[in-house]
Amino acid sequence: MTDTIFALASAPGRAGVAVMRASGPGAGAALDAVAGPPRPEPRRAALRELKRADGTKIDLGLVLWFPGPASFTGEDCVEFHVHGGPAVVEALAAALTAQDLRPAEPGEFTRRAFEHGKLDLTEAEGLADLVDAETEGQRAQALAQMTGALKALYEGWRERLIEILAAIEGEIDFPDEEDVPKQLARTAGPPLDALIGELEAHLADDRRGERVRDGFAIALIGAPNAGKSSLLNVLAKREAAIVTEIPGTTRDIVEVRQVRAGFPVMLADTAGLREAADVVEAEGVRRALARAEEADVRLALVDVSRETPDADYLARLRPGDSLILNKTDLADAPQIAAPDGVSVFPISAATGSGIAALEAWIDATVRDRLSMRESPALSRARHRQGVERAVAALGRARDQLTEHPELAGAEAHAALRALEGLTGRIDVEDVLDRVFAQFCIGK
Ligand SMILES: Nc1nc2c(c(=O)[nH]1)N(C=O)[C@@H](CNc1ccc(C(=O)N[C@@H](CCC(=O)O)C(=O)O)cc1)CN2
Ligand SMILES: Nc1nc2c(ncn2[C@@H]2O[C@H](COP(=O)(O)OP(=O)(O)OP(=O)(O)O)[C@@H](O)[C@H]2O)c(=O)[nH]1
Ligand SMILES: [Mg+2]
Repeated sequence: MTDTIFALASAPGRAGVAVMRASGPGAGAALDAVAGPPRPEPRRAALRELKRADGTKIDLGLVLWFPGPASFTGEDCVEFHVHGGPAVVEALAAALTAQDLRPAEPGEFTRRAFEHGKLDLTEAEGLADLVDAETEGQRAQALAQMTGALKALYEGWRERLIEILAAIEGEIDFPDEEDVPKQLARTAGPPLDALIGELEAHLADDRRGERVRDGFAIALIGAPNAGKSSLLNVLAKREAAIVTEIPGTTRDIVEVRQVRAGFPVMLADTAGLREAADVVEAEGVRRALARAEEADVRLALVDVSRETPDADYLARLRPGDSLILNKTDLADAPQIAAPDGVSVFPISAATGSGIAALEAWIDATVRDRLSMRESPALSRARHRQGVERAVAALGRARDQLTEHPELAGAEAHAALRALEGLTGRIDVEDVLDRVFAQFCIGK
């Protein structure tokens, strides 16, 4: 027996209209009880008086009837579109509870859609990401994933791997009189190599999809007093960090989250790098270096009225980073031969000179690194782990292919299981629990 569940699909709180959904075998009877027979035409809105069991009125609302399996969950579903006052929603919830429906757990509607084959696991994750999407880039990536972009990729690999497995097992079970190794090297070798290459290319994507979800990290680093906090405030368009003329003002990392080129960006201001005067500053410097290390891009600031970066300093910048010559209102920017791939920007955080060019570069960097490509990006650590496990097993299968075809077959099976775990084809209960628990209630 499956429970019939209900939940508010719209956001809680006061609203013009609230949408209550129910799904399960008792959904139709609950609709009859609250909105009175006859049921509306499937998938058509009907205006109805909604009533409690004792006949007292709750609201005048729109109701919809989605008989399974042609519904979002695959089960019988109903929707009540009511006036969005908390008392209306509360009264409707009580009326549904009185019909033996129970409140849904987070993600339970989508989990049911998954169990009924309406979505695979990557599509369900895309749906969760779409509900959470706050920027245009996140929305586009989530929509692609929800409509099957990753599923198609992973299912395509799965099918090719099954063919490879058939070739390996066919050779083991029915060896052509001679030369099994030679046969296998010819039939299974090239497709296996091609598959491994594609999985490796999918992994070597600079963590693009994960960054679209979590944010692109930029770290401001440099000597004390270089003007890092001043620049942060200019970029944030607010006084996010304390600025003083005292070197060593910033100690903790000050983070500002913003949207650039349609993607989430995390700007981090850090403590000035120097031999620290006390334990607090030392910890600040340690955190600054750690953040610089893990950031996607470093903006290294120099006060041109006080210092000229030496070769050692420049050598620590990586391609894609930028060197920012600040305080050009006080002194001319020196000519500097920056390392390959490092962009140089003379600016003044005080007057705003050079800031527009710097911002255009930051936006272009974010766009270049995160924009959608033709092939879909893996968007979660779960995908990365699954593909890594598959590619490792395929590599071992390749190594054993001609000498020990049985072992190669076992490894290819392991890779198949890893791919099937990605789409949720083989179900790993704790993975499902984890994925669906991240949904909001009503999804
Ligand atoms: N009112 C309302 N708006 C909504 C939803 C909803 O459930 N209710 N959605 C909920 O997330 C999204 C739309 N997604 C949906 C996906 C599938 C089906 C559905 O009924 N699918 C059936 C029939 C398909 C068809 O007739 O073409 C099926 O897949 O069999 C409905 C909504 C966004 N807007
Ligand atoms: N003239 C001038 N002064 C600036 C400029 N940028 C920053 N300053 C000044 O330089 C001093 C230090 O600026 P901060 O932004 O606090 O420097 P910081 O790099 O964050 O310093 P720490 O937090 O100590 O590492 C302040 O007095 C700022 O007003 C600039 O472009 N021109
Ligand atoms: Mg500072």
